[in-house]
Amino acid sequence: MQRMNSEHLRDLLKVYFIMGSVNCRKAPVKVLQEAVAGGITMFQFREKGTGSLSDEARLNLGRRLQKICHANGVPFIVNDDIDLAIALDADGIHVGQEDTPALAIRQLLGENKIIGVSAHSFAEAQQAIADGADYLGVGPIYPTSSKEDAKAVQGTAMIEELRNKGITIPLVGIGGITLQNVAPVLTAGADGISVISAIAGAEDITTTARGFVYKVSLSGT
Ligand SMILES: Cc1ncc(COP(=O)(O)OP(=O)(O)O)c(N)n1
Ligand SMILES: Cc1nc(C(=O)O)sc1CCOP(=O)(O)O
Ligand SMILES: [Mg+2]
Repeated sequence: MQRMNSEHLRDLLKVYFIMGSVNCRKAPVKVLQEAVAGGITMFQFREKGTGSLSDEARLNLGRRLQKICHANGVPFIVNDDIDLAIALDADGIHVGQEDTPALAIRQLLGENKIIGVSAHSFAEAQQAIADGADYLGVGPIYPTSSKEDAKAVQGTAMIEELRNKGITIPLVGIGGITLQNVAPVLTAGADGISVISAIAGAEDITTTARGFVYKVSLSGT
């Protein structure tokens, strides 16, 4: 089995929607269906935080969301939980610096799964790449209320630093990204953006997702 081609992955990362049941104001299945209709390019199931589902309920919701992704050609990524990723045979997993190391995950999942790693410094980015990461998540770019333990806001400086120091692998910005502030993230060198609340909490989810697709297309990445 082969690792996913980086250029293909760059395309898939353009509008990367992340969501769990606690982020939704209506049924999660409906939220994802509407986001998919708007053209999201990748999805991460992040069932995390106060009131989140566990055990069978978590697995069942994951299954239902995965079905929607597969029916629409959208890769389905699991956040943090390697056992859930394996149980669902997800397309990949995203881990942070406090989660299972990417090296162990790569050894466990093999080459044909997507592994994303959060990086907050050049050293973390280098280590993630050495460990087999396919892409990096860099944030928080702007203030966010979707992650209780978010690090200090860094603006687009870390994305610029990583690119200036020669990091070329696919990279997304995350944290507080909206239709109004997305452009600088792309100008700084991100291939795409990761969004929870601006899409999951939108009045019109489909139109908002479509708006992100349009704004990312303007950047020419
Ligand atoms: C695309 C993407 N980037 C960063 C994160 C954050 O991961 P992590 O630091 O492990 O924090 P949690 O999401 O697990 O709270 C992400 N999930 N996705
Ligand atoms: C899951 C996550 N990770 C972050 C990081 O900085 O690594 S910020 C964040 C929350 C993103 O949600 P919203 O789009 O609602 O701000
Ligand atoms: Mg994590």
